[in-house]
Amino acid sequence: MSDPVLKVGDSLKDRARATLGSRNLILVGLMGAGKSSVGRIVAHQLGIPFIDSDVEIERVSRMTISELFAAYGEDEFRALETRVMKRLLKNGPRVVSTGGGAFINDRTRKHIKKSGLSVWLKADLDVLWERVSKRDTRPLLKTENPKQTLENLMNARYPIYAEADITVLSRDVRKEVMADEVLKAVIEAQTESTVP
Ligand SMILES: Nc1ncnc2c1ncn2[C@@H]1O[C@H](COP(=O)(O)OP(=O)(O)OP(=O)(O)O)[C@@H](O)[C@H]1O
Ligand SMILES: O=C(O)C1=C[C@@H](O)[C@@H](O)[C@H](O)C1
Ligand SMILES: [Mg+2]
Repeated sequence: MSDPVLKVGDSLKDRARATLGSRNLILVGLMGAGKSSVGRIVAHQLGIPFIDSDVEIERVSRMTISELFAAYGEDEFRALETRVMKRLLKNGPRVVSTGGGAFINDRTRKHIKKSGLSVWLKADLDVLWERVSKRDTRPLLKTENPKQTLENLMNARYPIYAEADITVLSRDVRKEVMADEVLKAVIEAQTESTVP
């Protein structure tokens, strides 16, 4: 068989790694979908660097995301996010877990699409709510009815997340199971695109 990605006997991670080549794998989706926790495991499995854009933004600004929103507002945050993402995506392969709004921004989305394979971790409202309601570090959810806000964000954003190359259903299974599903989906996406 000529395609190294499809060699029988290679492990899941070897095949996914071969599929990725020098491209980045970028995880997108709403707050609580598991981008940071699943992305870290996927990167470990693939043996490539992991970067979380929220963490990188906090590192370069020496402020928390909440402080950035409070001091400069969402528009400035998005501009900084675009600059940071553009830099992070320059060198591949990497697994990059994004902040929930990164893929929604037109400029950031263009950089993501150009630099690799995007994976939408899609979750339903109850799964997301169960996870995000445990912490109050997300400025967009500091509203009177945060669950309703989350639902509004789902309605507005899901058509845009759907532009990702791959969609994986995020649900209440172990993070390692989710990571394996991401690897499988990467291989399947490649297989689909090579089948005439
Ligand atoms: N498969 C899972 N099963 C159980 N808990 C999970 C799972 N995936 C993530 N979590 C938990 O849900 C919370 C949110 O996950 P995580 O921070 O990875 O989401 P995120 O998509 O990066 O969110 P944000 O956009 O806010 O950064 C964390 O407490 C994490 O431990
Ligand atoms: O969904 C969003 O717009 C956000 C998600 C978080 O990851 C942070 O990037 C920030 O709180 C904004
Ligand atoms: Mg995260």
